[in-house]
Amino acid sequence: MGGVEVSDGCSERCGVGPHRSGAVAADRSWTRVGAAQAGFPVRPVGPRRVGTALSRPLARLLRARSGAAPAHARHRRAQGGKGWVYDRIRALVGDGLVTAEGPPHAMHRRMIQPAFRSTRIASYMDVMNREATEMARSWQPGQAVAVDRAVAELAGMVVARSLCSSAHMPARTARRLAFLNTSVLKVMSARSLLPASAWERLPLPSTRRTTAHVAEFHHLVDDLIARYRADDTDHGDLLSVLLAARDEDTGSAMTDRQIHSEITTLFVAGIETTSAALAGAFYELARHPDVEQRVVAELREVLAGRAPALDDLPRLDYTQRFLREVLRRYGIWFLMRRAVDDLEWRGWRIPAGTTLLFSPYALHHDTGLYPDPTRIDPDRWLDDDRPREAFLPFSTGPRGCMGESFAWAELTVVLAVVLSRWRLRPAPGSVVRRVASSSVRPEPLRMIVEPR
Ligand code: HEM
Repeated sequence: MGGVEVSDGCSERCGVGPHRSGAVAADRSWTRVGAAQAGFPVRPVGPRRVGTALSRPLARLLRARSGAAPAHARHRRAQGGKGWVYDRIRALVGDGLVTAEGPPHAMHRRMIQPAFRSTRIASYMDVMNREATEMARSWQPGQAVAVDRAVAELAGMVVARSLCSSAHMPARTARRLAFLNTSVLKVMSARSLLPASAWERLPLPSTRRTTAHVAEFHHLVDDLIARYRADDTDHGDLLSVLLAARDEDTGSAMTDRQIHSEITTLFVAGIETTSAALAGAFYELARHPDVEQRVVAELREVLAGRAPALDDLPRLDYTQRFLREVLRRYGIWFLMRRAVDDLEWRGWRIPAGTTLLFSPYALHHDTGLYPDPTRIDPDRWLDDDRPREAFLPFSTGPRGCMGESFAWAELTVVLAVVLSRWRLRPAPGSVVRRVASSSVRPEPLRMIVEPR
């Protein structure tokens, strides 16, 4: 698996630990790559760490908007460019929401927004419930389940079925799309950390396999778009919204190529992030029986055995606070931005074109904001008076996560469905590591499932 191991202490293998300033966990090559590529005044705090000391102020920059510039420039300035990691992801997804910049990004964001309104989320929750129930029903008492893989498949199926709920995508195609995306992403996540691409052109078996998987994925997506175009029916799913979307200024629709990029983007954005959080949730519940007891009790009391609906979420207060802790501990490792203009900022001179690294993970482990940050403590969110930018698992501002409500719903539904049937315990003898590629997650995660 691509990615680097992170740990909570500051052992020999550790890239990151509790600290005040925020640091990017790094293996040796990434330390060099990160510092050199960033062209940024990093403060080395150890042989295997890159200290940024900037996560909190950068969080403010993510929100910042310039008032004086024309709308065009204002948008570009507000979001900045995104940096070389995104340039490399673009090879897979094209100019979808995650990678597009400037006015095309703003226009697509407006066009896609209706797909994430609460009425739509409510119908995706049916998909989430169905898929989670199928996964939970497939387990046998005492079985050792590779939970990290199971939740990745589940997250893939949820995205596939939310995109396309109709018979145009048979179950085997949905499973195949989810599989191909996960397989390609594993390689892409590892490669996106490396600036050089020459070795990717070597005829290695892994490179050939990835190329074949990418081609098959794109072919299946093209086929799906063609079927929907021919049928011209609103199936109430995400793909129907994409096809019907019109730009409010020009009235123009998205081309097939743009829709293709957005579908690929939703797979890329919605699977690894959510599955990392789900794996983190099951792992932490097994490690904290007291927390598990309270989550299970609340789910029972509020839901009385039924699947959660959208308006149940605010009533599941302890569960949501537990999930906040999970997103704090297992979120996105780093984001990147490229300065569009020269910036003078807190004594730092940042020339246009500079790539900035921002680590939500480091921010979420800042001891000034989160005392004892490695502890899972849902009650730390009671009477929370931290600034808004202290918690950014979904980033913020004009490039904040489009699927945030979708993700909250999915995490809650899957937890409710699985915990109503099963108690998960780490398999004896298994060693679980905290691994970071684009998100931090526990891996490998083999767990024994016991009937509850
Ligand atoms: C726990 C789950 C998730 C987390 C932690 C998460 C986090 C994030 C973050 C940090 C970003 C900003 C990335 C950047 O600036 O480069 C982002 C963007 C995005 N996310 Fe999520 N995400 C999650 C789930 C989802 C899901 C389920 C979907 C869709 C089904 C989704 C769709 C998107 C899209 C389309 C963007 C790009 C938004 C834009 O640039 O306008 N995400 N996400």
